[in-house]
Amino acid sequence: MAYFSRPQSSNSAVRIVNPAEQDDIAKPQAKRDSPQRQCRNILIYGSCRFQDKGCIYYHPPSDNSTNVARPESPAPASLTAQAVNAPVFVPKTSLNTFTATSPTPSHSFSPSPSPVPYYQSHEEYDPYAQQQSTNGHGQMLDEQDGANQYQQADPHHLTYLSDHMAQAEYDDTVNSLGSFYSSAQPSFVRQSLNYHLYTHPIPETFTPSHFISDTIREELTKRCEAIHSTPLAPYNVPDELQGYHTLVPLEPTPSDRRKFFSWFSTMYRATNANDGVAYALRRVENFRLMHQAAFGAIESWSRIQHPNIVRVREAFTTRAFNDNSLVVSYDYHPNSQTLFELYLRANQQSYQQGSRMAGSLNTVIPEATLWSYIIQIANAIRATHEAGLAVRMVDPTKILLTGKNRLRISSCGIVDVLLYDTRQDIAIVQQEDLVMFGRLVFALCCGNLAAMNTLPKALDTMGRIYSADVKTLALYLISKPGPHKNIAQVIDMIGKGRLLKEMDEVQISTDRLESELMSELENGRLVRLLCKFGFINERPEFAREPRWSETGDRYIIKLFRDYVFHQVDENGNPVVNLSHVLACLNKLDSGTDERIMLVSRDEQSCLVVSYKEVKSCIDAAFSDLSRASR
Ligand SMILES: Nc1ncnc2c1ncn2[C@@H]1O[C@H](COP(=O)(O)OP(=O)(O)OP(=O)(O)O)[C@@H](O)[C@H]1O
Repeated sequence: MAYFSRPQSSNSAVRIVNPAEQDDIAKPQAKRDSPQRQCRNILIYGSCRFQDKGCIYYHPPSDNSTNVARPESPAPASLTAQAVNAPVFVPKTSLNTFTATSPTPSHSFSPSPSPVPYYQSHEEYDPYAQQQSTNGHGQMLDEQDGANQYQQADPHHLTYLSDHMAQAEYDDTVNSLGSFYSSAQPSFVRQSLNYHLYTHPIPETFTPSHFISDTIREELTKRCEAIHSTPLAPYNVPDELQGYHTLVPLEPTPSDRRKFFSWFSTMYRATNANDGVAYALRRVENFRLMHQAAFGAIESWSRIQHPNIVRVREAFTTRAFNDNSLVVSYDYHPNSQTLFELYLRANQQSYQQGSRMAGSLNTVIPEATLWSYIIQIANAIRATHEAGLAVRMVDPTKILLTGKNRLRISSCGIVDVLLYDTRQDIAIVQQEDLVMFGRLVFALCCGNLAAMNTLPKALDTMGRIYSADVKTLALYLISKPGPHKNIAQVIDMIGKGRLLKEMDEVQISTDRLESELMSELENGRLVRLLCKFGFINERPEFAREPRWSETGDRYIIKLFRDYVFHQVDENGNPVVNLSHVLACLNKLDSGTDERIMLVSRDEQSCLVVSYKEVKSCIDAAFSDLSRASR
């Protein structure tokens, strides 16, 4: 109950007064707990369940006209300035719909143009809350009447209604037995749900936070940084390149550069001016394109969309680097690493330096991970071969790890352009793909790029670490080409069991990401709402305008802000409760009919308003500001 509590010493203010007139009305402090003071429950709810149970406040004689205010007209959609300034609060809707003392639900219903709000969870002010728990009896509308009402009023409420019906099965205050057997338990309070309202915030006692998990957040943040970061060191690149700008090299230029076939090549990250998205550009230096038709392969590649292939976008030649360069544009996968960088580079370096540690430095890839890699690469090759193309670079330096255990073959299509003049039969180059795939499996198993050069040793190492199936597959891949050797055969050898296991893993990971996404679902809406609050609240330039001042309807917004963010507990300590804030903002965004009591800062006056009313105040205030800003 921390949400609704104010310091006990000052809980007596029940009348709604114009704060400007407060001085005239305010009673001396000493009189606050006087029995002559009218009970707040009578004023707010029309009755007090504690009247005969020792409530010390004054209860006017029981009279139907005072206890139950019948509506002349439905509740207004928004509060006017007069409503704020009203001297005494008189509920405008029938209190029968939510009064705790009503023993039988009302069966009569006359259609009204706007739905009568249904307050299943409105808690009565209880001066004895410490001793007795609230039992929300008799607050419910007749189920059938309620259904008619919502159907006529707004189809949108059907969702709400089904929710409400579902609750009725469990809530003994709703069914007929409930009126016979009064429960000593506090009633189960469930807020009305509609699709705008989304989920209830998780109570504080539960460990998961309201937001995405730290590991995923960090990973995504790093990727975001990788997209936008620029190295401090100056580098020599053109400002603009065929619609791409902000070029950043993806790797330092080492002194011993390896050649990409007969050419040097460099990878850049660049931003496309048309869509603002970052792409990876591979530039092949000093390459002169002899036949425009060579770009035909790039067109075919750009049509392949596969989860294990880095998407090819376009290719062009340029003189912007002061040479004849070929540039191919690919999707950019921030923070990705090649298999070579991950598993082979350290070993390679130690071999080159003749270190005695050579061969023991590599990270051993667990067999399950190795099979996952094999399946992903096989799948990429299958898609390529089915499209009538060949990968032509199944190489650890060109296979990227773009996420956890997630492989993508990069640099596709470029070899087709570079070697256009020496065109080969597609069946032959597809067979070469399989041999390169076999070499890759040996390299990954032995942690050595040149493992195949000493085959018996490689087979021995492989046999010690991995199952016989890995060896059989690797040997098949490097075997002589033949009419029956193809990628479909490779997939058969991998086996149904492993493929299904991979599928399980993928689906588990999708489930995990979806649940992470759920926790972020509402943030966008709530940030927009908080921005509106930021625009509206504390605007000194409007201090003198009546609508914005403490007597205007915009006053409600201020009080609501206090209600959401500035709650204090019984001892006057601040309540910092994110669940409360999220629940309030969700209800505000969806404009529920649920009512809340807003208390002025000096605690001398209070207002009972629905979220719907607060929402319309905020919308009106924000539209005023928006109009003025034009
Ligand atoms: N599509 C891409 N998205 C993001 N990063 C990429 C992409 N393609 C390559 N990279 C990164 O660019 C860097 C350089 O790639 P590159 O293919 O040149 O590797 P390399 O090992 O230097 O090979 P080579 O010796 O042939 O140049 C690698 O770190 C790689 O992770």
